[in-house]
Amino acid sequence: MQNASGTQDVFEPEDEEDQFNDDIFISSESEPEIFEEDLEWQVKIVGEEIKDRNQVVYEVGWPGWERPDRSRNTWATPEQADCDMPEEKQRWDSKMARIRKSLAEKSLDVPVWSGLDLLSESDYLRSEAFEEKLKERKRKPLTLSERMDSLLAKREGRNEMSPSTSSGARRQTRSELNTHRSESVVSDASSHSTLLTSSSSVRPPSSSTSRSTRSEHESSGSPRPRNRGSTSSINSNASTNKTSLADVYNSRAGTSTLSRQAGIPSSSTKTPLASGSSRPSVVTPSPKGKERALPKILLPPRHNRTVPGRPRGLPEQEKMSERWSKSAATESAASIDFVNTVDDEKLPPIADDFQYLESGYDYTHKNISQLINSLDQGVFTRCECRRCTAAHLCDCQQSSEIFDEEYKRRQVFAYSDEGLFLFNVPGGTEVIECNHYCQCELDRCPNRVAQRPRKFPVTIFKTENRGWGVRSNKDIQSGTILGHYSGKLIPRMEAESLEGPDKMYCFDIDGREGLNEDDLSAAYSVDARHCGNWTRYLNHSCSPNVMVYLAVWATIPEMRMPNIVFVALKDIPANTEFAFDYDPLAEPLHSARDRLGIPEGARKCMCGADNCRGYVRV
Ligand SMILES: C[S@@+](CC[C@H](N)C(=O)[O-])C[C@H]1O[C@@H](n2cnc3c(N)ncnc32)[C@H](O)[C@@H]1O
Repeated sequence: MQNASGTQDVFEPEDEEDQFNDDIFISSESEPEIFEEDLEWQVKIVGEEIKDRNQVVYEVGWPGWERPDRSRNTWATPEQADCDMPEEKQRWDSKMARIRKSLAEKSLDVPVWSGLDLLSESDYLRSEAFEEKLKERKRKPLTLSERMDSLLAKREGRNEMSPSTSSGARRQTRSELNTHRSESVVSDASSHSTLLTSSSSVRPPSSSTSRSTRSEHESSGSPRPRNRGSTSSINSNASTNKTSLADVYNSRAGTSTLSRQAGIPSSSTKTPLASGSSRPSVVTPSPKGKERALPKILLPPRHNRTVPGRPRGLPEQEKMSERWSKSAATESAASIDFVNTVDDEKLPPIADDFQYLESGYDYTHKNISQLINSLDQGVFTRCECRRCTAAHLCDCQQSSEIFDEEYKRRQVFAYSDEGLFLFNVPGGTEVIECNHYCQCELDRCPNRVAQRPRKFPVTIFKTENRGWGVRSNKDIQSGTILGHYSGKLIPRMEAESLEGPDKMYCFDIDGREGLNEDDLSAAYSVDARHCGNWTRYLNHSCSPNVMVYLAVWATIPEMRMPNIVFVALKDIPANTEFAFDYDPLAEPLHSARDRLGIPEGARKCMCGADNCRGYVRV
């Protein structure tokens, strides 16, 4: 192990497991970090860690800079932070103090010690962690990190902590315990979404500064910092064992703290950055098993979360609405409600095991998970531009097939400055959006629009004659992205074999393969029978107000797995049903006589439009 003085410490392994621990914790000299000295850099403190002897180190984000492994953060001691980024340090410290104080005041389990000045106490939560860990140790054998601590303690000639530690020995063991960063730190999980919002400008650390802070931190005996995914209460909600691109990203991107902090509810489908704007998660200092769910503390009371003007329904509808809205909210999307003023059906018929998935795909189909798992991050185009406004200069969009009117091989933007779709995409052509690996940021990049969370609420309501449909109680502007058809990605061949009601919620992705029906081997469909979102209730209209286009960001175009995106084709007044044309290439039936002749595989269309074809292929 590299210690602060730069010498190599080697523990005498006592048994095989100690040998194993030593292997893990011997670290090599850090590579010097190279910064351009003359540039002004923006920095933001995005986290803090506690190292040996209760020393705090700050994790510092450098927007616009990253290492070859895509990690972006460095470490600064309080002294360095005071010198290099005093305002940022002050902002962070007071934010952390506020969080701690508010936690202490609100938690049912944490007694508020009257008279204790939390702001001047070095760390209320750290002392709490001590108590909890002490209890935990009585119950459980040592964890790997505790073993490490114990080795350190032994080497430094300190007493190892025992359950019967007296209060005299308590201070010492407390600082030891605090080296277990993942269990004793309050973190800023919202750092991703706010990375650039309040930064201070400083010069970059000199290469030597950053090298020394990093190796100093590494020498503290802690494993690599901020690997907190498993302790995040939001992440721990992961409810499925579906393979996710997020997992692929996270495992490959390796050190990206931001993506690992993303509050991804279902592990199945979301790109990490897309979900990064979800509610902040706070890492609890309590060991697992302690029923003190921090989101309960941090979320506003239930009644505050109710969207104003949201319709109230029957208890069954309320329950379902709550379940789906909660799931949508983890991706920062607005609520979903159910209403039936037509008959007695309380809810749309749905599979018992149905899982709500606001966006993306479930990639667990055996043929598909293999493909997804073998997807290397190196195959993604990643643009270097910060603003991505010049489509023909943005690497991501250069591969796009959307050209200007004269087809001068000059890419045009699919979206307006306001983030509205411009309807300049020929059918079947994919809009290639910037992706997780690009420099740009999800909520700012003008070429990352379909990935953003849905802002308007939707109501799933019973129609007179077309089953359930969808509308919103908000006016929707033409060009607004409404959502994606989410569900389980399945090979087209499999979708083709479905019949009757099983086929009803299957959506074929007809992108690049065009109309070549002969080669469906690399074509896919989205099966929303067992997982999906509100878009599964979008009905057909021969006079649609919604249109579908394809957009790629989570995979690469060659994989033929673009997202099916719904966009408002015109201004849609509040409470108007959303409907798209299921079969835009269908022959119109002109005469009343023709209307009686419904083609095979189609059914009578009930859209009620003046120009209704009379039938719809479903
Ligand atoms: C994807 S689902 C749409 C949601 C569906 N209404 C429900 O209640 O689940 C497609 C089905 O809705 C019905 N549908 C949609 N649009 C229709 C239309 N214009 N006329 C008649 N039936 C329609 C058909 O039964 C079709 O198979």
